[in-house]
Amino acid sequence: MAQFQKRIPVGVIGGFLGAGKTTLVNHLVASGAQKFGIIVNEFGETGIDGSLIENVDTDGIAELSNGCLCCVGREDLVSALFKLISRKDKPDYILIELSGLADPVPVAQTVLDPFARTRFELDSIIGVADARNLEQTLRDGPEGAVQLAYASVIVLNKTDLASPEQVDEAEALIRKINPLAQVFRTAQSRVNPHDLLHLRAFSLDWRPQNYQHLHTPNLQSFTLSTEGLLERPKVNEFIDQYLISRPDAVFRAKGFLSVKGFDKQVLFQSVREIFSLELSQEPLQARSRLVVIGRGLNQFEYEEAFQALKARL
Ligand SMILES: Nc1nc2c(ncn2[C@@H]2O[C@H](COP(=O)(O)OP(=O)(O)OP(=O)(O)O)[C@@H](O)[C@H]2O)c(=O)[nH]1
Repeated sequence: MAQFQKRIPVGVIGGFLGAGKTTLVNHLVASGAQKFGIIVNEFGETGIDGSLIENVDTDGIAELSNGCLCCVGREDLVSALFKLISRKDKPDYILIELSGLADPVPVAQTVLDPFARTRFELDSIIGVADARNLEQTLRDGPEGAVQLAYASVIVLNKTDLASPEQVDEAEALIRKINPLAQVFRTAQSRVNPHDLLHLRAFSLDWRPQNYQHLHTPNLQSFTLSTEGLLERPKVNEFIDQYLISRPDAVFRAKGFLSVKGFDKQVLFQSVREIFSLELSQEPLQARSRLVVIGRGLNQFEYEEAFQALKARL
């Protein structure tokens, strides 16, 4: 009798820029709940997101950059899925972490297409929402809503950065968009893996209801890059003046900076006005690179200001 191969479950993680998707992936991997294969989709071209995934060897991560998976590269997605399961050390669950602007629906449909579904099973769409910024995100563009509307389960994250009222309001907004999904409130995306995995939330003939694929026009993403060491006080000023003081224009920035006085690159991350800096494992000699995502930005001005951070020799 013909023996069908076991299908590998796939969870698609969506959610707006900076909501906590990578933090969730790292949390799930650290939990050891499964042997995960990871596909990371980046809006920009930089390859920063792959380096933010911890504890998975590079063979177990596929990076698909340069645009949202919902719009480009669906063939790439199918190839990446097959590549991950062709490894000797096969994953038993695959997580697709979408870019913060991607629409999960076309990606979920790709996993359900006749070719992919011979080996993969769409397990769930996981939505990650930022309790502090959800209201603003929903006002800014259509991406935030579609990322939650079709989710099987929602992680309402960053509760530590929001007041209890803000968290309640965020949950009420989610309920309006998606009354059925179970919502888990978290800080640092710390949710019990059993609540997210093996939900088997989709049938093969799933069709989204009232679905429209939309993107905010004029969103920008560019990468600032330079060789050499950067002067710390100038970096501080740049963060202040060009990144965190423009929360309605700069939605997200992240990258690795070679700052004079440190022995490794510094990982910088910002989501609107909140930012963090930490020492990374990247060598100080590597190029500094920072991806900036927002709207109404003068890229040339940013490039000049970034070059001016360099320490004088
Ligand atoms: N205070 C706080 N910070 C958080 C929490 N979750 C994530 N962060 C931080 O928020 C920033 C963005 O988190 P990520 O997990 O990278 O968000 P993301 O959704 O993957 O971001 P994009 O892929 O750029 O859309 C990082 O600096 C995280 O350390 C949280 O619950 N509380």
